[in-house]
Amino acid sequence: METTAAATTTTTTTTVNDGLHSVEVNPLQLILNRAFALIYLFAILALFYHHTLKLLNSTNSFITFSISISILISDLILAFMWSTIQSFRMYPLTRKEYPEKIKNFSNNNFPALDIFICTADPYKEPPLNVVNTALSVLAYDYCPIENVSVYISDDGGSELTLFAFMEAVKFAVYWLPFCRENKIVERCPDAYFSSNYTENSETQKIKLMYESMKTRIENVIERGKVDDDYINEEDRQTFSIYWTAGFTRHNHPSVIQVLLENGKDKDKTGHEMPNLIYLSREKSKSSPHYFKAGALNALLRVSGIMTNAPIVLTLDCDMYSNDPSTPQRALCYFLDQKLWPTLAYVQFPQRFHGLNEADIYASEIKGLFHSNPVGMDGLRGPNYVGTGCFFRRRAFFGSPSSFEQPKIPELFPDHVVNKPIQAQEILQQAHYVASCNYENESNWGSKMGFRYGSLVEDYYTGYRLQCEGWKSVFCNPKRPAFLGDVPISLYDVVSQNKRWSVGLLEVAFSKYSPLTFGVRSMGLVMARCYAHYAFWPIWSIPITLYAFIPQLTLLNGVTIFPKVSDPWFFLYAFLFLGAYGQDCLIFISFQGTFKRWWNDQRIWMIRGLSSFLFGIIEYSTKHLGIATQGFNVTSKVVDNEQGKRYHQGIFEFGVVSPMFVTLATTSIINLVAFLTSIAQIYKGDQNLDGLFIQMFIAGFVVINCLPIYEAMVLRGDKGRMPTRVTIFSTFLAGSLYMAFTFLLRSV
Ligand SMILES: O=c1ccn([C@@H]2O[C@H](COP(=O)(O)OP(=O)(O)O[C@H]3O[C@H](CO)[C@@H](O)[C@H](O)[C@H]3O)[C@@H](O)[C@H]2O)c(=O)[nH]1
Ligand SMILES: [Mn+2]
Repeated sequence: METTAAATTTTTTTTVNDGLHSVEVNPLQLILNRAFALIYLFAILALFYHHTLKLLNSTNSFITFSISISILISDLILAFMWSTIQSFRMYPLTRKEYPEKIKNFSNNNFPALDIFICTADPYKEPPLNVVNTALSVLAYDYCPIENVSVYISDDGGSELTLFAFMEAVKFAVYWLPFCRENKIVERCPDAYFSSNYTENSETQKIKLMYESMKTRIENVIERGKVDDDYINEEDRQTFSIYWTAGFTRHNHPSVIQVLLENGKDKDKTGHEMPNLIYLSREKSKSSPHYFKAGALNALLRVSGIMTNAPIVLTLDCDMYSNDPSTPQRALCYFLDQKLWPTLAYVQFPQRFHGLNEADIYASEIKGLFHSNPVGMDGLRGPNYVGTGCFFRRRAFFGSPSSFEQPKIPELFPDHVVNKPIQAQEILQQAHYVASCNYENESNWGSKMGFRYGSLVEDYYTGYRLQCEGWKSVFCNPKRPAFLGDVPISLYDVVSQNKRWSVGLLEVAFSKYSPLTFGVRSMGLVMARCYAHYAFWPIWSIPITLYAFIPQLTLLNGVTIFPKVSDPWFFLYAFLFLGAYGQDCLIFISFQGTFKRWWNDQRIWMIRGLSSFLFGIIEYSTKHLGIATQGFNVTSKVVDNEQGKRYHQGIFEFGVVSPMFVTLATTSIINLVAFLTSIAQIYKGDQNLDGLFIQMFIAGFVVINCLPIYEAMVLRGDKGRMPTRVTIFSTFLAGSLYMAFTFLLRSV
């Protein structure tokens, strides 16, 4: 939230630890944030005073009383969410690191690094992309490169993915020296070949190799199996050992395949290569597998047996490295002796490639990935966002001061592995710790490793670590360290957010709720940052009520807010403009544009009416034991036509979903209410004075819903709103109106 003018005049900078990193605080910004929070707080208090007056003085009928109470509840929730957001604004700070100094500092001998890449479904997460991610980190600039080990976790248990990696290894032998010798910055092959690189005979040659790898992988995916003509005898045997008759993705023994072993495998120029290991942990119908958290714990253990590096990087399969010097940046913090004892992780922001110009789905999620972490960094540090995060292995074994012992000594975080990774005992033990049995009745997921119990294992794990006393650092270099995919259809976006909502509520209403356990463990301010996310989904309550009540009353000519001529009107105006204005300013100060901010606030409204709302419903049914929700992996496949529409900035509906019904119904009610009230005022049946606020809200929603009207009536492409949704929503809107009018009139 740094305004450049203020930054140059009032920024205070402190450099720490031999100049490896520095922090910057802007005192003026702190004062302004706090002053504004105070003023806004008084305005909120005044609002509730007004609510109380109104409730006391009203000549109550049941329905008008219900309306007042609904608005009061909405405002209470909005006020609660506002108060939690303030925690992010109390002590923001920005950091800078100086990775170029690290070489001297560590004698060019960096600590070992284990990199985890998770994938779960070869059809939603194309193996070619997973391979690209892996190649981008295999090619890290790390000294010595032998200290790097890359582990692929395949929850899909797919031979297609393993095949893709066998191909990747053959290409890596050329790709790694190519990047090193030409000092390539773009080390994800796909990104490199789509950039405007210099064409010469060498790049042409390497591109041909890439293309041939790509074709082979894609052909195999298309056929759905690895045919004999694609592999040699040795690889065929590997496949037939594991993929036997009873093998399914939900039921199979662990698969561990060492694809590259340093000390043994060399690249084309004779240089050492990093380790590369494929892992598909054991799955059994009788044991829960805890989705990604389970996968990461299996990775922690298998890597513990094989290499046991003190630093661990977790990556989603779509998050490729965009800068080969990224580990050095993380080391700027890990090598700081002052930070080391309590530093659990260094989080890089999630950033994305291929966004359309206006970022119609607000996929950047600026609050979550950029501005809020800066706020948390001034406290105990940012939350963990699942990918692009370097951990200290020790953080997974109890608090900084109390060590949680794993069952076998080989898994102790300080255990030194002194056997080659393909040694018989090592492989045997690796299979053992990747099995379902190993986890049963252990502390993994409760006191150790990534934590189970929430569909947002990232948020929950970071939270629990910070409750234990661990700290974290937010590292946000100018050149994005990692770039990931974004969902390009609205259905994927809202479904992803719905999964998050369920996961967040699982934390909000658990015994570890930030409001109780969190406040006790990490203090009020920090706990409120976490509470803000935990309670994200309850935003749907005020959003939904404000999307219907002012409009339904407006249609009946009933005034529920102060008239324009009433002094209380200014309070409403201030609250609205203050909240939206500050949000917009912060968004823009984090390299945002007004257009993107507009879409950001629109998506907030859309989420409120779909993901958050249905997230609450799903959470409740799950909690009551009526239904179970799993981790529905977000698709990373791009359909050509969809991709085209996305780049033109056109919303993609296309599927029949209840989440679109609420959206469509909202858009219809608001449009009708807005137009009807204009007509009535024009005819002189109503006056603007009393209905202005309600008309303003309806009008505001209508502008936000423009893409929805377009999708309902104007478009003919596949991404339009399905006719069934439109018809059903029209019917629903009509019924709502009639029911509401009946209630209002019957008193
Ligand atoms: O059973 C599973 C399910 C998922 N994954 C992996 O988890 C990652 C994230 O899944 P994705 O479908 O991309 O979820 P998103 O909602 O896009 O991911 C965000 O939210 C997740 C929590 O819901 C975090 O784990 C992610 O890091 C964060 O980027 C992917 O690499 C998957 O392969 C598994 O390994 N096993
Ligand atoms: Mn993802």
